[in-house]
Amino acid sequence: MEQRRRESFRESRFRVKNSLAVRERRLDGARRYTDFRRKVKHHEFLESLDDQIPVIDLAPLSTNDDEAVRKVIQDVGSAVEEWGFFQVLNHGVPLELVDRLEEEAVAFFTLPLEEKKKICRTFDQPLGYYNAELTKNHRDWKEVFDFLVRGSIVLPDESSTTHLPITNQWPENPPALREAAEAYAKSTEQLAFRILGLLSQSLGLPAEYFRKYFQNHTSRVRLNYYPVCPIPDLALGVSRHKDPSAFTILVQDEVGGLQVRRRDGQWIGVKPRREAFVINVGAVFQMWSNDRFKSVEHQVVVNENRARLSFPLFFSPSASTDVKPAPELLSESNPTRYHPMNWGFFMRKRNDGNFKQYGEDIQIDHFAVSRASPYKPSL
Ligand SMILES: O=C(O)CCC(=O)C(=O)O
Ligand SMILES: [Fe+2]
Repeated sequence: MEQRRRESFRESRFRVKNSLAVRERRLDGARRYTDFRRKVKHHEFLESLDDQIPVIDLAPLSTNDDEAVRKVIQDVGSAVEEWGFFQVLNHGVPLELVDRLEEEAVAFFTLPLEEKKKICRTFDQPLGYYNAELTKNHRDWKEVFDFLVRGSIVLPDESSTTHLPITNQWPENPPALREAAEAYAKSTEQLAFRILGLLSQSLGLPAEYFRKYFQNHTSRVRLNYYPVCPIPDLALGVSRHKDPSAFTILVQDEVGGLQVRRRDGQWIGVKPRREAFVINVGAVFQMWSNDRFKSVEHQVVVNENRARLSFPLFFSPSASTDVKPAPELLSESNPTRYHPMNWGFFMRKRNDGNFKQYGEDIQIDHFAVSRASPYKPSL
């Protein structure tokens, strides 16, 4: 009962605030959105919803049932090999933390634009608010707020001669956003370490194998807000992309919009489940696993009726990590497919690329052994 009351409160607050923001957004959006290629409609998203994407119950991990734990590890491995994506239940992150952060996120994103822009990200300060992100050179129909799980990190350049220290910036309004966001990050960080163990074990490696790379991890939480879109068949919330993290853990509200590219090229909708987290493997695990785990393309569909929220945590190693396939997984018949890639440098290039036109973003493909001409960085 209490739960239902909270939900309807959240819903109505969301709707009222939304309708106020919609007029401003429509005008602003129509003026600045110039990418007029056909996109996916929300009803097409709903039709693409599919229960094939595995949903894995993590409850057995809190028992002594070795058989059931082995089954979880096996299911995780098969899900990643087949889809690159899966959802988890009984993940240990209290739903109240998600509810609280959603309330604060709605309160923040429905503030006037000038207010939000007070903590707008810049070249030197790439954390905070942003509303003009490009994914693969296409403008996304979204607003974001980014913060680091560990508060601040330093990004090196390719030869570690210049260092860019970056730190979280928090808005004055709403005053409780910071506390809600940090509590959420702390709890999802614990889940991330458990998932890290499961992914390692599903590759046949010890649970602790990759842990040393996360001592000073550079993970970032993103609050994604997808405003109501007056022309949803002309826009995407996020254009098709692969995540550059080790893996991403994401919670979403009940609106839905995330689509995953199946092996046969079809876009499949991920069913929103309030009580679940969506996990997907990113570029770093693809390299560590020597392509056994692939980072899979995904995109976000928007709609004209309801704004949507999602909160991904991009779980990423320490800046000093040289990412390369785990030697234990290599053999004569499975030689390494990648040259080592320094993670801090990769992040720095991605960050710089967000502000300057370098053309193509840095990708792990640039480090592929099979590449005819090796990657030449140009900072
Ligand atoms: O909103 C979503 O469901 C996915 C967002 C996403 O893919 C991203 O932020 O990288
Ligand atoms: Fe993504």
